[in-house]
Amino acid sequence: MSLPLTEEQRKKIEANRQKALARRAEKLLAEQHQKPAQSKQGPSQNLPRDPSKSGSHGIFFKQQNPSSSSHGDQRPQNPHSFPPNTSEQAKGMWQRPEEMPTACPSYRPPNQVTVAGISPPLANSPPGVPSQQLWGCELGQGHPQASLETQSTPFANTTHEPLAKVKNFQETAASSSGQPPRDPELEARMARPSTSGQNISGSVMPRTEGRLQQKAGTPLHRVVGSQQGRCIRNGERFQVKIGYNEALIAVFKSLPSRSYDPATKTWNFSMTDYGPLNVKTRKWSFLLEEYSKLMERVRGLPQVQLDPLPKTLTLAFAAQLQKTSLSPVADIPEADLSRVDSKLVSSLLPFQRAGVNFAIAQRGRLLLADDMGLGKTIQAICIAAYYRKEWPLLVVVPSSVRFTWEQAFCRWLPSLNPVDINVVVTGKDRLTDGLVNIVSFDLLSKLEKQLKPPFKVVIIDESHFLKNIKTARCRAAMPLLKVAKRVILLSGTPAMSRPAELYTQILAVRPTFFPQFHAFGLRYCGAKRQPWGWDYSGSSNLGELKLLLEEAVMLRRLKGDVLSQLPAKQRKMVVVAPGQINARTRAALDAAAKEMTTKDKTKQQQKEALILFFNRTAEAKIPSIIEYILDLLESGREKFLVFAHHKVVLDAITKELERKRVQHIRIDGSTSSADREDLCQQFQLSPGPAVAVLSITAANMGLTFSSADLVVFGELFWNPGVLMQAEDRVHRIGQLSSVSIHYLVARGTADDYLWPLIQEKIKVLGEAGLSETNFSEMTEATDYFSKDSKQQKIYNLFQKSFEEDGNDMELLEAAESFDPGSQDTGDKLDESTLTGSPVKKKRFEFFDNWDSFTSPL
Ligand SMILES: Nc1ncnc2c1ncn2[C@@H]1O[C@H](COP(=O)(O)OP(=O)(O)OP(=O)(O)O)[C@@H](O)[C@H]1O
Repeated sequence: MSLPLTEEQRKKIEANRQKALARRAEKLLAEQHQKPAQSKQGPSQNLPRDPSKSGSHGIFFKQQNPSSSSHGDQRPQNPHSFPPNTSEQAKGMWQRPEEMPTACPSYRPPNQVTVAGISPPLANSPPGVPSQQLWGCELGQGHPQASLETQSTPFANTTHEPLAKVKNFQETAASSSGQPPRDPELEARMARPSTSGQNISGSVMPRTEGRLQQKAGTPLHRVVGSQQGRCIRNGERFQVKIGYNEALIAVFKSLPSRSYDPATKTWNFSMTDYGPLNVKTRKWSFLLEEYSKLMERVRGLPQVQLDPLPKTLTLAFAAQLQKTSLSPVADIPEADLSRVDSKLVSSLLPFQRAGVNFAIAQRGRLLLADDMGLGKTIQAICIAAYYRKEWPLLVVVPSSVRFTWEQAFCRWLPSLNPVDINVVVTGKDRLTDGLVNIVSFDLLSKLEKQLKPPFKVVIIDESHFLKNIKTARCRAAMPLLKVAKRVILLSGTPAMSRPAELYTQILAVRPTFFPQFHAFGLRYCGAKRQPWGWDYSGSSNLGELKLLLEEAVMLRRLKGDVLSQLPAKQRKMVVVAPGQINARTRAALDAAAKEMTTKDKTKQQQKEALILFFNRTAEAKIPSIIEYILDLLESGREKFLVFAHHKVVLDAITKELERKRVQHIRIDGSTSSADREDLCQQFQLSPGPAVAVLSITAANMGLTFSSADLVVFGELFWNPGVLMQAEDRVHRIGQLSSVSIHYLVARGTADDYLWPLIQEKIKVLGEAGLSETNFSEMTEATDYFSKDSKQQKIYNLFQKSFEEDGNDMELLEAAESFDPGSQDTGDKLDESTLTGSPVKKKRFEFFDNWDSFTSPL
């Protein structure tokens, strides 16, 4: 351990360091004087000043390398460097006034609230107004190429200018400088079409005028030697990105909310009098309400060009921009929901109620992007019900959840007559038959012609399905959404990899924000011009995009944000499409149902019929299960478990996942103990999307899959204890999230009886304190089918068969030996199960593993 330095030693070291810095400064200065052509701004601006002339007040300069890209070459900074004196300033170096005391890089002004992790409010802002809108302003060093950027580059209301024109402009700009722009971002910015026509070099120029100049080849916007900068929304402030300009600094300093942040720019001021300085972000930032004032003042500086914020932003934040006092932004008002069914309103969790308030404050146009399982459905139904006078309502959903939506409407809106709900099942159905019309994305594109007169209220579930503007579903939906009065988009994953995916959803909610994708791409997708065209796959100004979305488009809460309001497990019954049961399977199911209810059948015969019914149910559900899994994957569900019971179902699922090259593991009765653990670990550690395909009877115990928080039951099983154990593979120690459980239930199958049976059993166990009691509460209605006398008979048989002691075994054995004399539906999923075409006979085992059920691992 070394001894601490004495005061004298420290002083000596500091003095030596200052000398070294001074020598370095001189050297650099000399070097830069030898290369004057490299910088139009004057190379000496880049240098630390001579410390011998500094006095005790520190200013540190850290400049971009004049020949670097627009992002600049970040030279190492020295917080103990000093500002230049006045004579140096005249040479291009500049000096902080004497009120600037010694630099303190680690200083962070007290009581500053960093909003969205970006900029702090001002030192002179009154305390206690954390929600006020502030703007950040970034002051950059002059970039030699920046002075070539003679065109202002606002974004809103952009009309995409032809590339040829852009090219001409670039050529003009480049040739006038004697060197071509090398920075791709700079190139992109130069190529940006002018929108508002506002030129911050001292005049406001109509865009037509700008174009004329361009045609004439002499850009009028251009002020030789001027600096060009731009405004960027960041945090609750806006930033100004621009090179150094003394007059501009004076303007900045005249605004009470300014702060300078040297991390991204060049100067590091001493901070006693520079309270708002944020050493981390190195940005000048201002209050939103100072924006107009700043822009106005900057217009009077001929040597400064400053791109304004895009018009979209000034519109979105109009209220804050026009504010004259530093009053906090008003809270979202509580909506009057007296017109909505009280059952629904009283069921809303507090955060869901806040979501509805937000939606109504946004006049019914929003992207509700809550995490999966947070109850977007109930919120969407409530919002839509608030605008019930404007119905008929259109609900566009992935086809696998059409009937789940129908159930949800029945559950939450008792005032809605179920006959008024129209689920569109085929291309021949009418889209406008109901008061509530539920249609899949794919059918919507087929029924496009029926969309007139347009719906005024539209819900789009899993709205990221519209992310690709070129798809038929998107082309069908966009015109509809543009004219709808209320647009409620729902998605837990609005963008999965890049901001470009958000464009159509933003356009749907706010058609005026970015009518042209190019403007959006330039601003937020880091658009780069490539030899083959524009590349919009990147990202840029994400902080600003986030704020814009939060202000005017999107509401997103993560599970972690509202965990205290959520149950540990959220169960959902998903009614899968009965339309997918082919005629042959339907006939087999009906025959089995008939057997069960025929009077002259023995008990054993009835039981066999029941088993057959159960097995046929598995066969019938395969396409729906697979469709649901694929929809989940398309929706961005990264990791989840799928439980099934019959081997044929497990086979079909794994086969499809293989075909789609989705990473997955499978554990069934044939999996050895050693492999089970390995596979489990493989799934747990897998970084990307992965599906665990598991047998209900073979994998319901002893395994931990806590890296997932979603469990799908493709099939039901009569023993709720087994189901709950299976659920707990995910809901266990190590699980930090609320767990979602989806039970896929097919109408007209054994599920009609198994589902109520399971709930009945759980209720009984719950009442005896042996199980949770809220199983039924958190799932949709159990009476989703009306029991006629025949159905009641079957239900009774199910109840009896599955409740008598020892019957489990008997049922399983019977099923084990069952040979339907049918095809392996898993093998023929695409050709036969979906289309009903004839297939070859093949024996198959319905139960994946008998041994593991009788002696689970
Ligand atoms: N306030 C509530 N009261 C009772 N049940 C609720 C409530 N909110 C949500 N649920 C139930 O929680 C489950 C999940 O809700 P929902 O399917 O709407 O979530 P989601 O956000 O749409 O999820 P995903 O993104 O996975 O589709 C459903 O079974 C739903 O009925």
